[in-house]
Amino acid sequence: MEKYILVIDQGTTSTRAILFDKEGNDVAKAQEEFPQYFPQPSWVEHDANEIWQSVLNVITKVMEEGQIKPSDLDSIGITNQRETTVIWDKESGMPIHHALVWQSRQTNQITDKLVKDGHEDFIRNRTGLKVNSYFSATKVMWLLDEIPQARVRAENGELLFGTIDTWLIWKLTEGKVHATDYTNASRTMMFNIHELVWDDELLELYRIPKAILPEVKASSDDYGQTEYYHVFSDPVRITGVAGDQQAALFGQNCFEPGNVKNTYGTGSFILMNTGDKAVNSENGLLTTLACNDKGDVCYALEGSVFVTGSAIQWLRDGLKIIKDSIDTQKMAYELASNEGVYIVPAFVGLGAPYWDSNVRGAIFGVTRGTSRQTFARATLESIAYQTKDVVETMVQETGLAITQMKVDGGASKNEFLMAFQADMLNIPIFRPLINETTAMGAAYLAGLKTGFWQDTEEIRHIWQVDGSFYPDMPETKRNLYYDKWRRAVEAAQFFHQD
Ligand SMILES: Nc1ncnc2c1ncn2[C@@H]1O[C@H](COP(=O)(O)OP(=O)(O)O)[C@@H](O)[C@H]1O
Ligand SMILES: O=P(O)(O)OC[C@H](O)CO
Repeated sequence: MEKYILVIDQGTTSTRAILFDKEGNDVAKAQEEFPQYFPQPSWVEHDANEIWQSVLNVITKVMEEGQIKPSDLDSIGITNQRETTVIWDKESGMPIHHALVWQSRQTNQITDKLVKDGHEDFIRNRTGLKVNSYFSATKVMWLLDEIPQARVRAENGELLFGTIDTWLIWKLTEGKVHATDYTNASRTMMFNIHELVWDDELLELYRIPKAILPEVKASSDDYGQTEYYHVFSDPVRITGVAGDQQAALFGQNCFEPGNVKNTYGTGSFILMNTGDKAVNSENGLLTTLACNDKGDVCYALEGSVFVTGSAIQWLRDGLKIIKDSIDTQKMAYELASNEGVYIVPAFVGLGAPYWDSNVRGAIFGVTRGTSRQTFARATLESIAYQTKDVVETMVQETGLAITQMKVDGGASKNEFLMAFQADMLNIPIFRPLINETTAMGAAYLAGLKTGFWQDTEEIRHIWQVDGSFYPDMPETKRNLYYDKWRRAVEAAQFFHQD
């Protein structure tokens, strides 16, 4: 009887469940959005129970749609929005507060203090990360400080911490397994990425009790089995777990050092596999853990760009100059150029390679002739320029030539953006037929552990190209555009300097 892998892809704005067969076809899918909470400007929170409910809903829907019983499932793979932090009571299973989302900035003061007290290099050397409120550590500190009794309860061993993968594993196993994988652990700013352990000295610095932390395992490993009988009448093994960007890297077959992918979602996350080598970035890239061709741990360099697809949402929901994100494609093609207009979409500051939390968005070069089309084009271009900022930095820091890039995520469907991106980077860009590369990666990780797939050779052929984009822009023009972009970023930063 044919078997399937069920993937739970728990993202920032929606939860998806996808069933994959052995040929890598996504035979059934279900998706559900869940509420976002903004208790104060720049704070973003989720209700972990609402996330869990959305997971149950999409699993139920996808099993119905695919007419699949739990006994038809080979295994489960989980991939998730990273860094988002949940703390819950071990006994009751109730979160002590909303989950603090990766985008949330309520811990800026804590990170500022860590920097001011001179801990930046120490933290970076151990974790590969910039000290930033993006990562989990200061979110845990905030929860332990702000929620009454939380610190005492944590010290008494009554509370558990997890990123969303850990929360879901714990719920699916009815509290039997408290675990995470290397890729998610590497985003907490508590994990020593060289020794592959929770770092005692960092925990002491942050005053975080070790007892609340999950066990850390390989991404392709045994995470127990479902005990949640309401949905899984027969138990199903959980054997693949990875943060969504590392899962996408794996799903794009970026198994070798030097392979690069970019996922164009709410933000953009450009990752380069660097194999056994932890490349230490001097220019704002993150050193992070990823998966090698066996599903074991390896290193990657990452450039995290906070606002890309969400700038398109701003055109739609904020400015209301488009109805649908796809409209931007036609509008951009209606112009021969960007007409000298540059938009720096630093709505929540800038991530890699700038890491400037103070800068805010800026628009340059507006004239009486500036139109909706110009805004659409300049916004799409800003996505490509931000990607170039990261890719150039990767080349500089690794000395490796990047000869091509694989792409996925919502905005990778935009033909103008992809063509312009190829022009800006001056390398070819390839988009796969199955756009669900994040879920694909988690499926591969799960299936490699159970023997559903023997090895990565067997899954390599599943990746097929849908769109190829080759550069076609004279160098002088490319340099001119990009120089102007860099100037726009500098000017925006200058405007917001204290
Ligand atoms: N055709 C398109 N052109 C430009 N942007 C798009 C297009 N389709 C989707 N997007 C953008 O991509 C994002 C959604 O992509 P998705 O991969 O689902 O993101 P996430 O996983 O971060 O929620 C949205 O921010 C949306 O504005
Ligand atoms: O949920 P996504 O796809 O926007 O991804 C979020 C990232 O994992 C944050 O680091």
